[in-house]
Amino acid sequence: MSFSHTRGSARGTRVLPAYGEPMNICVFLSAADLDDRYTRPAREFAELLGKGGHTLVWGGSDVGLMKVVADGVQEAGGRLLGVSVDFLAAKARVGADEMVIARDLAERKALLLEKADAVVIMVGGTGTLDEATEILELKKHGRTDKPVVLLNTAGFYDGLKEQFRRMEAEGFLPRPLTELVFFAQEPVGALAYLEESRGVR
Ligand SMILES: C/C(=C\CNc1ncnc2c1ncn2[C@@H]1O[C@H](COP(=O)(O)O)[C@@H](O)[C@H]1O)CO
Repeated sequence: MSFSHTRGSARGTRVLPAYGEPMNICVFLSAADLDDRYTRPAREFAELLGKGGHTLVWGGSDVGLMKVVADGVQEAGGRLLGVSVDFLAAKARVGADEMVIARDLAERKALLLEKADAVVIMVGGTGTLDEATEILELKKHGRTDKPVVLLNTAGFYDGLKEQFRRMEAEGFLPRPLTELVFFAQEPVGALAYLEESRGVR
C-alpha cells in the first residue's frame, strides 16, 4: 500500500479514461453500521464496481457502510484509493492500494473529487450530504462535468429528490436538474449510467 500526506497545493489533473476503460469512482456514503436494507445494495454495487475493474475512491475509513463497500470492491478484484484526513488517519483502512491523508476536511473533499472520474452518492448522514452538495455546487457553476449518480436505496432520498425538483420548478437552479445528478433506484442502473456517460463526454 502506498501512503502519502499532502504537501502544498500542486496536484495533477486526471486524464479521463476512454470508453470501456476502468474508472476511478468516488463513493460518498455513511460511516454508520446499517441494516440489510442498506448493506445489501451497497454490497451489490461494490461487487459490480470491483468486477468491472474500477477503483473505489472513498473516505478511507474501515467503518460502517464505508467498510462494506471497500470489502466488496476488494473481494471482487477492484482497487481501493482512500483519502483520509489527519484527525482520522489512525482509522484508515490497512491494505488499501493507496491511502492519501489530507490536512483537513475541505482538502479531503477537493482530493476525493480530483481523483474521481465519476461520483456516486449512497445513503448517508451529514458527512455524505456535505460531500454531495459540494460536487453538485461545482457542477452548477460549470467547474466540473463529472457524472454524479444518487443511488436512492429504499427510497432514502425521495425527500431530497422532491426538494431538488422544487428548487428547479421555482427557479433556484440555473441548470436543469438532469444535468446535475442522475437518480438511480438500483446499483446496476447506477453503474450503467456512469459507464455510458463516459462514452459521450
Ligand atoms: C472511526 C470513526 C469514525 C470514522 N468516520 C469517518 N471516517 C471517514 N470518513 C468519514 C467519517 N465520517 C464521515 N466521513 C466522510 O463523510 C461521509 C460519511 O459521513 P456520514 O455522516 O456518515 O454520512 C463519508 O463519505 C466520508 O468521506 C469513529 O471513531
